[in-house]
Amino acid sequence: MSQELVYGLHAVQALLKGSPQNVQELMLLRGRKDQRLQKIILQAEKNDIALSFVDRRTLDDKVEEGANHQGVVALCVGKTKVHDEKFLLELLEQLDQRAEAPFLLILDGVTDPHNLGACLRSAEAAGVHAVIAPKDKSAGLTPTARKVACGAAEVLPFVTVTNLARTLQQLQQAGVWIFGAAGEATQDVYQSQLTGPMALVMGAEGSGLRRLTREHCDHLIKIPMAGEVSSLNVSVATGVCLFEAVRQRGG
Ligand SMILES: C[S@@+](CC[C@H](N)C(=O)[O-])C[C@H]1O[C@@H](n2cnc3c(N)ncnc32)[C@H](O)[C@@H]1O
Repeated sequence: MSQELVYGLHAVQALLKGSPQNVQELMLLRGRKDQRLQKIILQAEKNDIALSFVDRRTLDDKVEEGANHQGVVALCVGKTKVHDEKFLLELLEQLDQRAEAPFLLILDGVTDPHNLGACLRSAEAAGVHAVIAPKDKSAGLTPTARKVACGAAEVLPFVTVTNLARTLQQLQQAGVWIFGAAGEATQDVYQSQLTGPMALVMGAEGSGLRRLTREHCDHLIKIPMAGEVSSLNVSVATGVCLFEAVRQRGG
């Protein structure tokens, strides 16, 4: 089984809370006195996880260049929370049984792990049930994405699908309305009804929504822009749209 890294205080804390059994070892910065780090140590000791106290260089070497590990790196196995189409259909069934309207986020080819992480963080905070992305040409749950997600990647289901257009159709058949976010849309997000079963689709950093994805949307919505800049960063736009939906859905 391949080993994965999770680093950063929030991400590691969430990992120890959600799936401590998957953590093989925790590497901590020697001599660092930080309350949050102490909490992590206690949590790890409670779960009999091996701890090693190392110098900064050893931790820096474990993560991508320039990444801020905040003095903690977890080595894990078998913790990948990446789900498939079958999981999504089961999730829809469960929500139906609980009479809960699906609230989904779809990222149509977001490739920057920082953006994926930021979208996951906002989605989790907004109460989204799952985040969906195409398997190919999209950022995956890399250590960077997990770190930026601040723990959201450890708790929010992340579903990858081979054919996004087919998934959109399946969602529509299940009664989910598809709202694509696009700067050139005529419908304003604040005038849209986002209270029912819905999936918000966000486009890629450079190219926006793909043609086929766009064609499968029931509505295209825009965030009105007052200035000269033509678009928002995808994670910012995700936050704006999701929290408008949260507002309408009564929090
Ligand atoms: C950086 S933008 C992509 C810009 C790209 N040039 C385009 O043509 O869409 C990435 C994504 O964020 C969302 N987005 C950014 N600004 C938006 C706005 N003002 N209204 C709605 N969605 C927006 C869209 O989903 C867009 O595809």
